[in-house]
Amino acid sequence: MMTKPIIALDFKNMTEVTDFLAPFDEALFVKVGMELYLQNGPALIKEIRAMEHEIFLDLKLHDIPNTVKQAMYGLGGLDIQMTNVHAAGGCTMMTAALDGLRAAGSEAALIAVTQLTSTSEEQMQREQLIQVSMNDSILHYAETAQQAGLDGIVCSAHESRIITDKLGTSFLKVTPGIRTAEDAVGDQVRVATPEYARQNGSTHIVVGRAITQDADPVAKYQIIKKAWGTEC
Ligand SMILES: O=c1ccn([C@@H]2O[C@H](COP(=O)(O)O)[C@@H](O)[C@H]2O)c(=O)[nH]1
Repeated sequence: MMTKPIIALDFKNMTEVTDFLAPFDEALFVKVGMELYLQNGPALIKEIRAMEHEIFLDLKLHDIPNTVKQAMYGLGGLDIQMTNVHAAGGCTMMTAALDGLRAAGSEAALIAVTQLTSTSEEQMQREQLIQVSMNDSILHYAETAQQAGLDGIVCSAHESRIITDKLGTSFLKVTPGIRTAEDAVGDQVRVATPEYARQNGSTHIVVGRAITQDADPVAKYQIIKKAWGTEC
């Protein structure tokens, strides 16, 4: 069974969130990112969970291992189903993050951001001085994340196949940058349709503006859900 598309709630406050969620008559999987969490804090997580939606808390932690471990211990007290760190922090940092999360009693999936979907291969090589292909960079981060015991990675749908081939089907490939043919690409670079993401082995898709900025978000969600192939 395919997972539900994850809707990125990139809003400023709970009023905007409740206005957006009100027309949906089903439990959703939503993503709370920096914009929403840093302005509203843990109370917002409780409010969304009270509506029975699942939550991916996308804060992309990246710091020294002890700091990330203690921060994750704090996040582990929240009722969330998925959260993340940045793989560039390295294996020791990712292991520390996992230790902190589990020490708090959380069973949330922990995944690692590899290369942002707004980054091109040319930009990665020029700005980060990483002189390998995008696929190799992401595979390296994914292997490190798996060694650290994490559940999966964030990448684009274009890299999902090589990650599955090397690291197995159960390792999560959570893929933002999802657009239908009609949607504006905006600041994303490595974009893909929901159909392509499914065919190329993504385990989850993350969809923000294509749904939240649509004139009819519920109808657009249903279109994307069908294209992605969600059965539930
Ligand atoms: O590599 C990454 C990691 C995270 N994101 C987040 O996903 C959504 C995408 O929003 P769209 O409006 O569908 O572009 C957004 O919250 C990002 O912070 C990502 O895009 N790429």
